Amino acid sequence: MSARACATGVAYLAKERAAAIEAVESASRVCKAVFKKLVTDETLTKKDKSPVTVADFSAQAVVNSIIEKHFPDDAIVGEEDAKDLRGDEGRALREKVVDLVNSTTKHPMSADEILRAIDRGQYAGGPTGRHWALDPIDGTKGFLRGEQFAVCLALIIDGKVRLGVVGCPNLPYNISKPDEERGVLAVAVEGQGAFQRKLGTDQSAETRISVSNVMETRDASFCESVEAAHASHSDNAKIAALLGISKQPVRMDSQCKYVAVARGDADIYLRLPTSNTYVEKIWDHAAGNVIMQEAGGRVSDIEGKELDFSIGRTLSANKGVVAAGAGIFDTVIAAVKTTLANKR
Ligand SMILES: Nc1ncnc2c1ncn2[C@@H]1O[C@H](COP(=O)(O)OS(=O)(=O)O)[C@@H](OP(=O)(O)O)[C@H]1O
Ligand SMILES: [Mg+2]
Ligand SMILES: [Mg+2]
Ligand SMILES: [Mg+2]
Repeated sequence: MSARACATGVAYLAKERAAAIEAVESASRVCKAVFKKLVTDETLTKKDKSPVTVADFSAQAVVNSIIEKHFPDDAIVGEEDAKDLRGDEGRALREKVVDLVNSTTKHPMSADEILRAIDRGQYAGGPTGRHWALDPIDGTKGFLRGEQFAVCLALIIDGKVRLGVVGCPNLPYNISKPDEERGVLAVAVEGQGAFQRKLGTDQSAETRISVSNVMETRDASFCESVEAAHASHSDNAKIAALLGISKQPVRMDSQCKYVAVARGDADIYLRLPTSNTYVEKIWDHAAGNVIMQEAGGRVSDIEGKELDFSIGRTLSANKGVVAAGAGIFDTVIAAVKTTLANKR
């Protein structure tokens, strides 16, 4: 039992953990249904983003309504808002979202209920109390390509991430068997370790995950964003060279990268900023952060500072992200600092 178990013997955040998994499972089903129905060769060649827009809104509605059902007083910081679904202009999109949500849930929701559920995600965040952080689809571009994306939900209490769940519908359960079953759910509660199970299974199927025990960075592999606009591939390459890394980077969209490093598929996650102006959002990192830490890893910004989830909707006190196993983390941060100092 965890050190933070309460007097009744129920593990710390057990009810929240179960609710978050229910929400991420449901939203993952919504995303898969959208992909099947709406992503076609034509939408791909036209670079039509409308399928992922429908999936984003539908997944946020589903997650927020499940959180509200279990914890009616909890606030939510969600990436999306329902502005584009309102009025005559929003009618076509609204109808698609209502159809989608109701085709995948047992309890049909009206259009108004769906819009209200989406807009429960407008909370400003901050240092006290409890709020959830939701990215209904992280890695929207990966979703459209049929590659990696993730449904990411975290619970922040008094400014720190205490619980994280990441659903990865397209991630192989076993990375050494990429042609076998796909669909992973990763979960961690502060103090209780990190676990994975196949999406669609229950807690009895969970196995503990941990970061690799690589001790020499020259033996390591790193992962980074697919989109060069989201992380500087050239800075990442310089850091890798300094660390003696010869393996090609594993490029992958979304917080699946945190899951990959947390279970030892890769050893380092590098997200070097591409501009001085972009501010990372809490929903892009909260769930992955606690999963990495509970898997025995460390996460910081490019200066080695912990990510500060207590400020609001953004990580405005941090620049970039670096994550790695505890055994090599300090060496990686030193290489990041040297590389950035050489640029000045
Ligand atoms: N300029 C810039 N710098 C850093 N990050 C940015 C930037 N622009 C967008 N974003 C956010 O990146 C989220 C996608 O995550 P990844 O970068 O891991 O995925 S990807 O490989 O690039 O697709 C993506 O999340 P989603 O919108 O949920 O897909 C964005 O919030
Ligand atoms: Mg995102
Ligand atoms: Mg998103
Ligand atoms: Mg987005």
